[in-house]
Amino acid sequence: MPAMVILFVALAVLFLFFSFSKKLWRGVEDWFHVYQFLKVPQHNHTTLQENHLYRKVSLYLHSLASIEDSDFTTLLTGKKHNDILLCLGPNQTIQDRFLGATVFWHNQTDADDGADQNPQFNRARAFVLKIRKVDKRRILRPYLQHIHAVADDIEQQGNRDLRLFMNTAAAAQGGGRWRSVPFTHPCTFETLAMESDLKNRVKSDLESFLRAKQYYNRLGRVWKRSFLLYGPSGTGKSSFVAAMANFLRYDVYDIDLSKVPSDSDLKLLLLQTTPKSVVVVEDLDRFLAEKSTAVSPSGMLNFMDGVVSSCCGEEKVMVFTMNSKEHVDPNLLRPGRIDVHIHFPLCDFTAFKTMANNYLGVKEHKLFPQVQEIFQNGASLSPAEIGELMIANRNSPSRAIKSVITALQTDGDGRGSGSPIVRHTGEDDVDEPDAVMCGEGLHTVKDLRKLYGFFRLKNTRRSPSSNTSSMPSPLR
Ligand SMILES: Nc1ncnc2c1ncn2[C@@H]1O[C@H](COP(=O)(O)OP(=O)(O)OP(=O)(O)O)[C@@H](O)[C@H]1O
Ligand SMILES: [Mg+2]
Repeated sequence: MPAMVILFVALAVLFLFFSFSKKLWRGVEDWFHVYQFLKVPQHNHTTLQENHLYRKVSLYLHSLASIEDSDFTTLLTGKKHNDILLCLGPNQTIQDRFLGATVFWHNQTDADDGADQNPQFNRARAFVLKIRKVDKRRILRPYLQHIHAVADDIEQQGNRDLRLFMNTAAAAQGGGRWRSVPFTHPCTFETLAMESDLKNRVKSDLESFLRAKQYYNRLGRVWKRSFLLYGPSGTGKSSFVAAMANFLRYDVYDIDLSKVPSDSDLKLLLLQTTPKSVVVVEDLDRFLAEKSTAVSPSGMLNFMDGVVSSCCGEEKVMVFTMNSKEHVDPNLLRPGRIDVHIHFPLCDFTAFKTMANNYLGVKEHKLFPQVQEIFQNGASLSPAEIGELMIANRNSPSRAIKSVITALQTDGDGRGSGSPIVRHTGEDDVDEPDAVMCGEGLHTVKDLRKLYGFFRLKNTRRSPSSNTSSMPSPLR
């Protein structure tokens, strides 16, 4: 027994000795300045733009097996249920080997290097490469090319996890302008109930845009494509944005205009987006009508033209959503500023059938002719409303379809034909949002009234005119 203890202590001493001498040796090397340090900041401090090399280095480092050996590694859940992602912790160092040389990358965060006078960058992030001077001349150039190639590969394989960025009001206090979370929205063009011809046209529009870099350059135009998605609430505009991002494998930058303090801040937000991203501004008509943003109309025009981000020469998709474009300055929507207008209508019979197939697994049903007739008489509901009823009654397709029929007869009368919505004034219908949350129990007409009282309240609050316009063709 004592022999075991002695052995254990001896091993521990040996281990401590080795790790100490390794650190001591590194310290001696540092003392003699045999290393050189190269910094890759997240932002270019002069132009304030995102430094694309930072993103590539980040992708590359997170693909290295040696990330497991870092002293402090962050574990995050991945895209799939049992995926675990390893992330280099803040202010941690990772080792890499290339052409026989060993290099070190330090993940510098919350650094205040004193050189930055701009408070926004006092908390700047950077990767710092530590490389022996003797190795630098030999390997630096091919090593950086290798990093580029690996990062491009990861991006092209679509293995990269997408992220959803949201602007923060904290930039003024020294924080970053964007905060991000993993983007896991499951919506695809396939799951959306829309005309399949329209979906195909949008897909091929996006694909041909992606191939057109030289063409845009030759014309001297910013390589961007802008979409306007407009239509009543609950018709799938936000879901469509998610489907676009999933189709393109692009990150999403969602701009909340109420948190943008000035025109120049809006410019900086755009500058600090990465290429291959979808930049989204939701409910633009509401912000313009209520004047609930500090951004001026000319600031908005400049932003939409993407002038400030033109120098990066990389593709960008911009999407604006609105309930109605009726009261919006036509100048804002002129060709070139908005390239594609897509109308999102209330449900028709074809969309209803797609939803019945997706939500209930029903392609044909004896109640379909009755549903078709009601739609033909001008009744309609939004896909969101119909979707909720189908989810609530998903165990019984017949009950689900009957619920839709009842809702169309009692609540959807004339909505498809353009009559304005009449708001419920019943006492039990508006103040009970819980009724919406408890969707599983929605089988009775009374439940439905509560549900639609809530929906109508939301609709009328947000867009009094959303159902009154006769809409032009969907994609122009
Ligand atoms: N065309 C559709 N096909 C399938 N599901 C849909 C469709 N439209 C809406 N939904 C469902 O309805 C819900 C609300 O949709 P979404 O948020 O995309 O609507 P929206 O048009 O952005 O509404 P708002 O104007 O209120 O923001 C989502 O859960 C979505 O799955
Ligand atoms: Mg939306």
